[in-house]
Amino acid sequence: MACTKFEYVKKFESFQSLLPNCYIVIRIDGHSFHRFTSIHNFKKPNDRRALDLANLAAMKVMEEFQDIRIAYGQSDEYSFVFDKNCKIYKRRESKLVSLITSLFTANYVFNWSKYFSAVELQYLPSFDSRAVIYPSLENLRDYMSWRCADCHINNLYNTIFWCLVQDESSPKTVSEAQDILKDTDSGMKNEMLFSKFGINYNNIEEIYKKGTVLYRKNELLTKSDSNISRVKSVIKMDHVDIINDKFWKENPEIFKSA
Ligand SMILES: Nc1nc2c(ncn2[C@@H]2O[C@H](COP(=O)(O)OP(=O)(O)OP(=O)(O)O)[C@@H](O)[C@H]2O)c(=O)[nH]1
Ligand SMILES: [Mg+2]
Repeated sequence: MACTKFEYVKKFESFQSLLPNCYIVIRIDGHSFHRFTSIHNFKKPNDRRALDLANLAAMKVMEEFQDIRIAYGQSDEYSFVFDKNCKIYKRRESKLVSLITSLFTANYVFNWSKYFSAVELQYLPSFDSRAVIYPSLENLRDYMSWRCADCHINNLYNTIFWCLVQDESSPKTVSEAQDILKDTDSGMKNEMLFSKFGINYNNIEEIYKKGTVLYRKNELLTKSDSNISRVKSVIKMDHVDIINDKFWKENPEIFKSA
């Protein structure tokens, strides 16, 4: 490109590189999803179609960015974790944050009708996002445990809250339900769910209680007509407790390439 007298303006551009040797987490979050979910009549407390749609959008992001080793999603948020040694786009924060967010959002809209076939989009959803870096695996795991605990706490609360509000024999107003739940711990909420509504919280689907984890796993592929085999990295989807050691012990290769 020819040099022009205008080109000096490029020197005003600045960019921040995310610290080397640290895990990069990019967390996206639905913008004003309280409104978006209400206008599109999402089921309460959880709309399975919405979770499946977000999981598909996240899967597409992971397929595009090989450096993302694990992702975790719940409610209207998704966290994508890049390998600590990744050099992608020189670790430029704005490049990574904007690319992940736009790719996720585009896939969310593109695939909307697959899950919400009878629901016309009234307006386009948008997502904000941020990048956070964690220097150790322990910090990263604590971050993911934090998001997973948030999923569990909110899901338990929302489950009993909407039972109280939608109770056919004695429906409570929103503020009455909030009042009833104000000083309850999780044991009391479990008990109330069981005794008043016959719901055993343990039997609620794992996706609602634990959220969704997408991670890379190395699989040994053997051709049926020969004994040649090779290791291939595939993306797995699960709804397991990532707070426990078990998941991490069973999947030591998450931060190792195939
Ligand atoms: N009914 C229903 N609502 C949901 C579901 N998933 C997410 N939401 C809504 O999305 C909100 C997500 O919480 P936040 O991200 O804190 O709230 P927000 O309205 O998106 O606000 P900002 O993120 O600050 O823009 C929840 O409070 C719910 O209102 C769902 O499956 N069903
Ligand atoms: Mg939100």
